[in-house]
Amino acid sequence: MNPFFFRSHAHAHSHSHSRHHGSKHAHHAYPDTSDSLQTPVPRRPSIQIDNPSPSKPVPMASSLSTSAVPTIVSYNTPPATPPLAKDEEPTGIAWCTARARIPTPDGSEYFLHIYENSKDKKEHLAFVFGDAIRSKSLDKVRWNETEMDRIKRGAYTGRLRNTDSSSLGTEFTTASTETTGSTASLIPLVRIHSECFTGEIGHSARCDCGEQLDEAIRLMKAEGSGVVVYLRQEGRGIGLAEKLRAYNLQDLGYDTVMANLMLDRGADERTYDVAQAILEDLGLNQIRLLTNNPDKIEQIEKDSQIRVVERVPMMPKSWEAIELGREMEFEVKEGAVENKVVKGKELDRYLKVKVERMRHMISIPSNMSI
Ligand SMILES: Nc1nc2c(ncn2[C@@H]2O[C@H](COP(=O)(O)OP(=O)(O)OP(=O)(O)O)[C@@H](O)[C@H]2O)c(=O)[nH]1
Repeated sequence: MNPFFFRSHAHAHSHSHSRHHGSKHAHHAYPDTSDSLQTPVPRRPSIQIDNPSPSKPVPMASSLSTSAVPTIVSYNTPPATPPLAKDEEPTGIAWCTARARIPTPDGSEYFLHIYENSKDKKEHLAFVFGDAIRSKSLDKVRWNETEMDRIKRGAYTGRLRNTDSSSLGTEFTTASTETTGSTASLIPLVRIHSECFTGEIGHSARCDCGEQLDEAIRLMKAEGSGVVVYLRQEGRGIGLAEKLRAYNLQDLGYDTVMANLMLDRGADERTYDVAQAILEDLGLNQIRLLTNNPDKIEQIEKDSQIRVVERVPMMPKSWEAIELGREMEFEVKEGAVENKVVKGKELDRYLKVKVERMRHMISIPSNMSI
């Protein structure tokens, strides 16, 4: 355990501004004096970074005796690439603008990353499990930035801890490193998941989107590594309003493909260039992709270094149960947020159309009647 205290301090630069990517530029001017602190004053007197890497030496609070609140001499996220020059624009299709730790009820945690991109106005996301996977664009040192700027956007290693002055110099419990387990050398599991408000939030039994998201997260927690790229492509890219219109057509008997076409939309309007850029930014050139959709594999590999070395199928839980003759035992927890599973005739019809008309690579249970 390495408690790592610091007080925000001036770099060699004569002034400071924080830089935001994309079309938004926010410049915060701080006093132009090398003696004054150039970062906003934190509400608490100190911030601790628990560094999970024992190989990385960090100063102990007790060894920093020159002032009551020690000043760090170097930041503990070494830049992988040269700093951005003044007014340099981010390059590439997608870049990460913020990252933060999200603890989950079972005690595990992941880092949520937000991406901006040059293709659309949406904020796409990446759920990153394990400490080994880092965003290059987030970690890149920016022009004249301060350590507090880096802390605020999440460009640190280890864990942040709020401390009060009475605890300075004492030992802290090291943040959990359970999720950085022995499987770190495995080719990471990746799920490229398209937003589905109805299936993930709305308890819908028309699709298995919520079940798939939960299952992907469960597998990544178990492996201690992995990434869910969460794309804001509601309704296979047609948006929620159009998807609801499609549902009305489905209630008249049209299937999920036909309903889209009747709205003058494509059966699937998604592209995966932003997902490609996010995976590249996270340094993932070889992945094990959780999907049944061949289109995702083809598009993610197209014109890119990324290789899907393994497809990990996502068998709907209810179909798995039917296949095993355990349908009667299959329990759907009412209103369960975690481990939600879906079943029913509407789901069966939806999945069957994906197999028959959208090339999805799952077997329809031989003993199933639709
Ligand atoms: N238009 C339309 N979209 C739907 C319908 N049901 C679900 N969706 C959307 O379909 C998308 C499902 O995305 P994913 O689960 O990532 O992908 P997939 O194509 O099913 O492929 P997998 O990786 O095998 O799950 C989400 O954007 C949902 O909002 C529907 O009936 N009509």
